[in-house]
Amino acid sequence: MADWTKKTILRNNALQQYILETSAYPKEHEQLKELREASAEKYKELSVMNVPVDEAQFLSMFLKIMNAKKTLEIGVFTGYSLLATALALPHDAQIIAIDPDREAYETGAPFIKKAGMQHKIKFFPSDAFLVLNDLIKNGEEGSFDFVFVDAYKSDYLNFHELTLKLVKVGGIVAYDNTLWYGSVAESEEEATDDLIKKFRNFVIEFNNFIAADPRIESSLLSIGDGLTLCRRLF
Ligand SMILES: C[S@@+](CC[C@H](N)C(=O)[O-])C[C@H]1O[C@@H](n2cnc3c(N)ncnc32)[C@H](O)[C@@H]1O
Repeated sequence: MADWTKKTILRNNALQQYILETSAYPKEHEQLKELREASAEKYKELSVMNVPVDEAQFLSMFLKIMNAKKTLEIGVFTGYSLLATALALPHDAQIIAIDPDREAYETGAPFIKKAGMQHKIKFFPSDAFLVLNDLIKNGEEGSFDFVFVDAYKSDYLNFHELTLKLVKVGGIVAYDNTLWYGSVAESEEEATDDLIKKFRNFVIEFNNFIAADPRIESSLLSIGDGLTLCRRLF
């Protein structure tokens, strides 16, 4: 029974499935669906690393509303969020996408090409710290409209210092998985899965830092596994 005293929206998996089936899947771009299916076939349960379809659709609409033209993505995997971004941006947009895992990128690349989006993307098969520092050295500070961070959670705090330099004042840096499977609101003992345990404390530390960072305003959205939007203030 619905309980209005609990101010949380997603009470169970059936509700998530309802969102996907009723709202997200019917409007999923053909090549996004193909990329998602190819990722699942090759990577099995690891394909959960792709952002969920409803989150990608939110990001797509958000990028259009903010008229983003120049973006950066840290952590590409097979490129679901990357293709969703490319489809949302105008023809002359520029996306810098970074991930040392070239094989995963190449799994999704045929669908990016089939969707006619590859001209917008510059892919760096590298550790993002190297590329971000190079971008800063090469005068790209304050030039990005939007940055999407979806790499190892232990690196988020260090990425934050660099992404805040690269995004323009008024621009957005979005961090994925900031609810870390709900473990941020549970005790350490409740986290039994190794992967969840490994990054839980880093995500908690990151969330606390963001909440107190005077350089940004932020909003932690309960979509997907949690998405924190940070708007650079100065
Ligand atoms: C959750 S997946 C990204 C999923 C992708 N955004 C999507 O929605 O399809 C995380 C990726 O981060 C990459 N990664 C980890 N550390 C990184 C780093 N220092 N620089 C760039 N990418 C990194 C991993 O190789 C992995 O492919």
